[in-house]
Amino acid sequence: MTFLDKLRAVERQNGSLLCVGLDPEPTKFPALLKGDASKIYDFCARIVDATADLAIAFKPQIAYFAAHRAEDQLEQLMEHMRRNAPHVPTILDAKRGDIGSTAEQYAREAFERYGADAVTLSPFMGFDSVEPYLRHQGKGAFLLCRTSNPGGADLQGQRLAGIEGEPFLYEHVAKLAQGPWNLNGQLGLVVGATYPAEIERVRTLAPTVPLLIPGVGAQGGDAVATVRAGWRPDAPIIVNSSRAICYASAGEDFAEAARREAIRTRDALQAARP
Ligand SMILES: O=c1ccn([C@@H]2O[C@H](COP(=O)(O)O)[C@@H](O)[C@H]2O)c(=O)[nH]1
Repeated sequence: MTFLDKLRAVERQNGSLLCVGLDPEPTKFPALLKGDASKIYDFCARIVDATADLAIAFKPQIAYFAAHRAEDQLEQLMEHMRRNAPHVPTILDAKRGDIGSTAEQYAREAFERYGADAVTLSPFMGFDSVEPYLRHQGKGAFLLCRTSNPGGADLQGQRLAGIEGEPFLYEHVAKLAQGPWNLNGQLGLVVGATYPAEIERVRTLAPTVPLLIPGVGAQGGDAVATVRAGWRPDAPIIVNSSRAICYASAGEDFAEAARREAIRTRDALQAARP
């Protein structure tokens, strides 16, 4: 089953647009696990088990594992998700981008070592830095387009002189992902929930690709505006919340609290669908 097939099936099965982000930070763990980087897998697996019927995807952010030398726990977690939530696709948030030969290795890391269904990429180095990921049939690749951080505008909001219509850089990325770069329909785009007007613009330029939309929850993006701007019946949106779910409670009830917050966010997203 391809990433896209899996995404469409889970959207129906779980009735959800919510991506549960896994950003494990041991200093924020509840007392029994607090500060213990060897408990990253345990913490994340509890969140996964508590939300597997509520999520359209899981998105582990690789930096939170690598910073603690916990790549082995990320492998374990990916295996856990495949075994216990096989219907929920996994998006490895790695934001890779490098020359082709190195990109081949990064693609193997994401899809073979970790077994992710999709990965996030920076398109800054051009098509030859993206193409090695597209050789992995059925896997997804989300290109950073208009990111959720204020500094995203520094480059993504620059106009490209000499290109017809002088589009903003993020608009050009959207057109490339909808058109010439999307060789086998594997590409998607990352657009921040903090910029709903830009989500709408990206959706106009890229009407059929999946959008990964981080920024609701801790970053304050508006769930209703996000869904209204990005949702189309035939083009998936995947709206991510990480810290607001993972750290909904600082106590031993963190998994139950994560579930409650995931239900609240899922329902807000569902209610906003036209
Ligand atoms: O534009 C982007 C791209 C990726 N992210 C990632 O999403 C989560 C957001 O976490 P929250 O706790 O929900 O704010 C995090 O892993 C980022 O690396 C993003 O925020 N914006």
